[in-house]
Order: sequence, then C-alpha cells, then structure tokens
Amino acid sequence: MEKLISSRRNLKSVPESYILPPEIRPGNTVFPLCNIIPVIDLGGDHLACDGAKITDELVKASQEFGFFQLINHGVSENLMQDVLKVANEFFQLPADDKDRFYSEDPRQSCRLYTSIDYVQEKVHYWRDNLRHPCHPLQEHVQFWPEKPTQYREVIGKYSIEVRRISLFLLDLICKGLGLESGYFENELSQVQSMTINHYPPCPDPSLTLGLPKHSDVGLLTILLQGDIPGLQVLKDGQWLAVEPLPNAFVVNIGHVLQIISNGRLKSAEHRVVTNPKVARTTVGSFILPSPDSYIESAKALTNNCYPQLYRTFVYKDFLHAYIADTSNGIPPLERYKLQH
Ligand SMILES: O=C(O)CCC(=O)C(=O)O
Ligand SMILES: [Fe+2]
Repeated sequence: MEKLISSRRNLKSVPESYILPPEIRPGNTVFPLCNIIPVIDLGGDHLACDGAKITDELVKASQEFGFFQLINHGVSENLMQDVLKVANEFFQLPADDKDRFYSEDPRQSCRLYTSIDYVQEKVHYWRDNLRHPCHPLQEHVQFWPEKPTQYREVIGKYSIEVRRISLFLLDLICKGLGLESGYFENELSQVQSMTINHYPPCPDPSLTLGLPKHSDVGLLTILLQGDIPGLQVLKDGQWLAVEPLPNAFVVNIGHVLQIISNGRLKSAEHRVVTNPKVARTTVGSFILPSPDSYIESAKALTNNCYPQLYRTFVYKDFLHAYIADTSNGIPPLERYKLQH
C-alpha cells in the first residue's frame, strides 16, 4: 500500500526508482495541444444517427490514427462528472479503506496497484490504478469498492452505457471492414474491464511518465480523461497531446483489433506525461476477449494481396507477455508477426 505513488506525499524530488533512462524520458512535457486528432460526432442519439457517414469516418480514423474523440455520444454530462468524482474520491480515501484492494497479483479481480509491474520492472511509472471487471455487472459489482458510497451505482450505470457505445462502434467497424455481421458479438468482446488511473502531481515531469509508450491490449478502449491534459499519441514519429474536449470520450483501437483487421486498423501507441501541479484521474473501459479466445486475422481480410500478418494465438498467452513487454518497452506484437 505504501508503494502507491499517491501515498508518498510532499515529495520534493523524483525518487531514483522513478527516473526514466534518458532515451525514454519525455524531456519537455509542455506539448502544444493538438487538434488534428479526428473528432467523430454521433449526433446525440447514436441509434438514430447516419450510420454510413459515421462508419466511413470511423474506419478512416481507425486506419490513419487508431485514435479519435467521440462527441454527442449520448452519455449525460452529469454521469460523466459523477464518474470522475467517485474515481477521484476513491483515491482520497484513508489508507485503511483502500488497503484490502491492494495486491501485486494481477489475477486478483478487483485490484489496486501502482505503476505496471512494480515487483519486476526496472523503473516505476507515476500512476496508481484501480481496475476490475464490469460485465456482466451482477457477477462483479459486489467485489467493487463500497466507498465512496456512490461508487458501485455510478460506475455500474456508466459501464453499461460505455459498453453499449463500444459494441455500437464495433458493429460499425465490422460493417466498414466488410466482415460478416456480428463478427465481434461473441467471446471476442465478452470481457469489459474498468480502469481508474490516478496520476498525482510530480516534482519533475521531464524525468517520469505516468504510463510508457504502449497500445491497449484489447479491441477498443473508451477513455474519459476529464479536463486535465496528459495523454499523448504517437503519430508519424511525433508525440501529439490529446486536447481535452468538453464531454468527449477518447477512443482507441487495441492490439486485438489490429490483428483481426489484419493490420487495416492501427492500434495507436500512446503514453501519459505527468503534471507538476495537479493530480489527474482518468477512467477507461476496455473491451477484451475472454482468456481462451483464439485471436487471428479475419479470413475475409486475408488474401494474396493481404497475406496474414500474425500467427494465431490464445488471448491469455498474449496477455501474460504483454505486461512484461510493455513495462520493458518491447512491442508485444513482434513475437506474433509472420515473415513474408
Ligand atoms: O490516463 C490516460 O490518459 C490514458 C490511460 C491509458 O492509456 C490506459 O489506461 O491504457
Ligand atoms: Fe492505454
């Protein structure tokens, strides 16, 4: 518990074990906020929206960036604010209330931990994290924190709404790629995990990162980043700061969708820089395959012109290597690449 970076109050300098090697230090972290990341407008009621136009925009953004912002998605402003509020409040609780969730074991279902792999990694990242599965809700909600008192109700309601949006986007992507209808509506999208990231203020952001360069592991991530910048996306070798837009979600494509689409869609690499003055809390929802799913490029997307790029694997094997690879800066798809 005392390992949480948020428990180490009043740090005047960055502890040695958080100072990154010079080649991955962010250096100057004051990047201009970038407005070239695509913004997709669902027009308020996504079930009634113009599917064809949005599908085109979605596929284009997922091919070029693997990253986009989503506005007018139908989740109320109040709910979004409540989500950020309970997420923040959790990290403000006294240590005793958080203690029982703290674990170094990634198999623990509702888990509070710090950095990525605190015990194994060479250098630590400046973030604490609470994560837990959230679908189906009734199987998981009783294991979530009871404090703050609104946590279960707010995060429960929110998880259902963001899952619905995620599946809607996956359905459009399915159409846009020309895959058979319902391609993702099975064990590939069975798991949903909620992740609450907390990045306390850091005495010297030029030496640290909240999260290193990585792509997300699953199919699709919907992130609520609030109004404090910190997220950056790598585009053509340049880090772009993702501008916080009011009531927007940041959506990104994960490794699994890159593989299924046989490389048509990109899982954009991103990282998180820290901030000298204020704490930043973000809430992500990951749509993930169930552990025993086979992950492979869709047959409809492999042919003589587009040979299969990755060998088939079982998702849980990939997950295991992903954590170590990510904390050590190794691209996790390398080991699955087929040579042509
Ligand atoms: O907190 C953020 O801005 C991004 C978090 C993230 O990339 C992740 O949880 O995978
Ligand atoms: Fe991420």
